[in-house]
Amino acid sequence: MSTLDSLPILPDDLQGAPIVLSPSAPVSTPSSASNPTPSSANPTPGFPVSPPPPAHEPHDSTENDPPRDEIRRDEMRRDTGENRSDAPSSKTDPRKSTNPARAKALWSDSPEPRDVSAQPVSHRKCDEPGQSDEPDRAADLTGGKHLGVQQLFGGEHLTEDQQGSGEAAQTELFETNPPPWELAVEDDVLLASIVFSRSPHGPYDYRIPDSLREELKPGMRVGVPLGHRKKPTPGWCVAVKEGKAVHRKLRDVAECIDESPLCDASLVRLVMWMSHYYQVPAGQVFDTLIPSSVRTAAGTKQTTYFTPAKQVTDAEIEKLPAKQQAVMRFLVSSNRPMTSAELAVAAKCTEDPIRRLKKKNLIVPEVRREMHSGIRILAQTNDGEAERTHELTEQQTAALERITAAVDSGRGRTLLLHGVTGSGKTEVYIRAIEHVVSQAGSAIVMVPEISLTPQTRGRFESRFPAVAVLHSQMSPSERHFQWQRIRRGEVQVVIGPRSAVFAPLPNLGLIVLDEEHDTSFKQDSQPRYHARKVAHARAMSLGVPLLLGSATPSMEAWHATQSGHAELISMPDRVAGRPMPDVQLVDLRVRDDRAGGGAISRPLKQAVDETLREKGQAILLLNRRGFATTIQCPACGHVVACPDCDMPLTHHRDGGKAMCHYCDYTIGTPPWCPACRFDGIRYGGLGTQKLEVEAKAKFPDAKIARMDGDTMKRPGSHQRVLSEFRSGEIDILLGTQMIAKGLDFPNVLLVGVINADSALHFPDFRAAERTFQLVTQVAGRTGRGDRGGRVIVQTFTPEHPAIQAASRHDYFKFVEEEMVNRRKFNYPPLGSVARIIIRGPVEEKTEDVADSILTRLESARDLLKSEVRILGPAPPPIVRLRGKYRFHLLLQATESAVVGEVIRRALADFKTDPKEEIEYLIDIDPVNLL
Ligand SMILES: Nc1ncnc2c1ncn2[C@@H]1O[C@H](COP(=O)(O)OP(=O)(O)OP(=O)(O)O)[C@@H](O)[C@H]1O
Ligand SMILES: [Zn+2]
Repeated sequence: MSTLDSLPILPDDLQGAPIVLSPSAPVSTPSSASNPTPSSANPTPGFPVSPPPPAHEPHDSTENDPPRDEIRRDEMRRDTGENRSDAPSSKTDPRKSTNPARAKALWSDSPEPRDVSAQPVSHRKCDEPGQSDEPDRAADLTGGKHLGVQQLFGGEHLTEDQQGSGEAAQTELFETNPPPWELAVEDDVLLASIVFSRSPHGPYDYRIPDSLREELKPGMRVGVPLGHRKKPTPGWCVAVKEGKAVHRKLRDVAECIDESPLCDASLVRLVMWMSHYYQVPAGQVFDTLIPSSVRTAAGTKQTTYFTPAKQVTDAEIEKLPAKQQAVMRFLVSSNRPMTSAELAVAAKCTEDPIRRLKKKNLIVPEVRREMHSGIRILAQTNDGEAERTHELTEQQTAALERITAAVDSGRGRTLLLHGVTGSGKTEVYIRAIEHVVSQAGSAIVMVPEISLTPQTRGRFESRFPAVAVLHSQMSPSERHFQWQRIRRGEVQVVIGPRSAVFAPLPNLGLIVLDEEHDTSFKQDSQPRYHARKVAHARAMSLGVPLLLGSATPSMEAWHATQSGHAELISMPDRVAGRPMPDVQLVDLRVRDDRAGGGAISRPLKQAVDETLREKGQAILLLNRRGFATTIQCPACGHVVACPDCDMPLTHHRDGGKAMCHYCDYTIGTPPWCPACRFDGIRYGGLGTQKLEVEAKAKFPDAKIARMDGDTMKRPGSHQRVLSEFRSGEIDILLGTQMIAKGLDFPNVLLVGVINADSALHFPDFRAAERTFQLVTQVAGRTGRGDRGGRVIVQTFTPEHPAIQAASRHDYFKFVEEEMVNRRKFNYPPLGSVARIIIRGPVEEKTEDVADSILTRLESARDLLKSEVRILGPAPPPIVRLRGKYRFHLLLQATESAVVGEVIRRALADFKTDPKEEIEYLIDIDPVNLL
């Protein structure tokens, strides 16, 4: 494999480095072929290859440039003009295999070098602490030869020996021998490299006609001819470059779809990095980055405005019929473009005279796209909490100083704010952002969608005049409207879930990821990106700090602080000298405590009673929605399961439904056993609905509300329940993990965890971490006022280290022990994992495909001489999902670059038979292993 991949992961290789898809690459033409050729097509042997010119893409790096002495231009590849090809034909040079000393993974989560070999990139180091500087590494940075990368990055240069060695893996995409009539010699053409969200994905090169020279920029959508399609196909321009010595006839870009780029240069770079790292076509990444509401210009309409034609004279106007004259005079005197309706009103006429003037070319129409005036922005109210500025505690002050120093340093670096629950992290974020804003900068704050509560919004909205809150319940026009505001630079702070990482803020000065351990930051559909990783890439590329915050940092973030790739800032104490709440473990194996078979143990019942007597409030956590989690026949043992997923159905009391929580398959709950007709079918397992019934029976005088995926479907339901809880109308709030995060209610005197083991026995190496986080987080919801608070944790395994550590609020003990486990198996953050899921309708065929993927992975690994452990293929815990059989493979190595490379190498040209409907998905750094 390429030595490039043995570099320490280089988040900075994005930093300030314009990606220039090499401008003078041999260019392919999608012209007549139905399979167009990629920009990076294997050049026809013998064609001269010129070294790439310097980066020329306009780039706004000046504002964010680190101090001069921190910039170290890694002249790698650029001036040596050496090979940065990843032509499929390339062979691996074993001498270039991984150098483990160098290859020390940063934290598994930090962005790694895009296939730098594939791109002429000017490198700037970001001087993250601990990052080794290896100035003369450039010397041995010869060819990264990555199959598949050419699909992502255009126009690479091949060295002569590569040009000769033609294994041409993707033959059908390459026109190695263009027909002679396609040969044309053109010099000095301007080319656009275009990618597509649908197959074929490109990139392909197109000529930019003179008429579009000024207009067309990277980050814009264009329409281009593709294959034999009649209409222009929309694609994204990823680079504009000068083509010299072009040897093929190119087709022209037909049109620009956007008036101005939807992505600036740095976002285009981010797209290319994501495309490479997550192994997803760049066109699809663009579609993720730019919401569909923006692409379709939701909430806008086209309006035609008229202006007088330049050459009209008074004499001409005088000769016109009276009505037309009136219109003309009005338009001339108004001195601004007007719509036909406005003109008709002003000139007191119908629209007919206006049409006539247009026909005579005396007035000129201009079509503009405008927002509808009446876009409904959800009321920006909070839940009744009055937010005030606090005088910072010592720990907050110290934390803030370090963050503002990082902002002022103008360097890309990662900070982890580890502050216990209730230590006042939000106040620190706000102050840090105030600092950024005072320098005309802006910030992104990402929070798990669920903690995008009115409270969080309120805190930011009361402190900044221009906040954009992004959430999943926005209408398309609202989303589009906010996006435009953000892009115009009218917004200081963007708050939102993971997709907020793409917010097109012009002067981004800080990215905050609150509750950085939260799994919702990983997208579980293509592209399967993690917001932490993408935020890191974006921050490093812009030279701005990334601030991670959590009371229970992920193992990845923690490891980064230990290995010197992130700076640790600690706030070990709660504000106002409040103590951490006492945690009492209730051993559910002790029969006496279980009291009558319900979910609420005797000690918990007592504690709730006391709390209610003291007029305090309680939170009860049960991490399963529904009523009963299994429906089983006691006579024959039959379990009612989803026909498409082979998972047991959950019984929901409302409506008497049995539902699959994996695919939403729903039937009426059968009154008798579908297998043996026995009519005493039993509901087993416990869900939040059942808990609610039990709680209502046990605490008849209390007002109880349930918060889970089922009750929170309607927009605004969150806000309603939370404001009722704040005002004291609700005494007991019970629900799933939704209630475990971020809430800050001083009157919560008790938190009860119904079953702390629920996540513990998942077949997932992160099970203990999840359990620790969940218990610690929910425990942190109490003791946030002057009246203190306590926690009762029910568990069948009170001795489990994760539960023990959580009960003592002992994060350090937990990480220490957990890190030992991870190290034993080389699991993240000590190693890197990728997962490949293969799914299809026929089990054997799916398994066959999985086996052939394994074979390819193994030979890629052997070829690259890399140390990657490959596990599987095996059926994952969910064997069948939505009617598809599933198999998965896990790849493990110390460095993520190596894992990525093996997959890229193995699967670049892998195609499954479309008739068999078998798909495979690549999940880099998977979070979900089900
Ligand atoms: N310096 C301060 N003095 C007094 N109160 C403060 C101070 N800073 C923050 N607070 C208050 O402390 C409470 C907890 O703060 P915040 O919600 O930011 O904690 P947190 O660290 O984010 O906790 P969690 O991780 O549990 O969400 C809030 O009510 C906040 O208004
Ligand atoms: Zn199902």
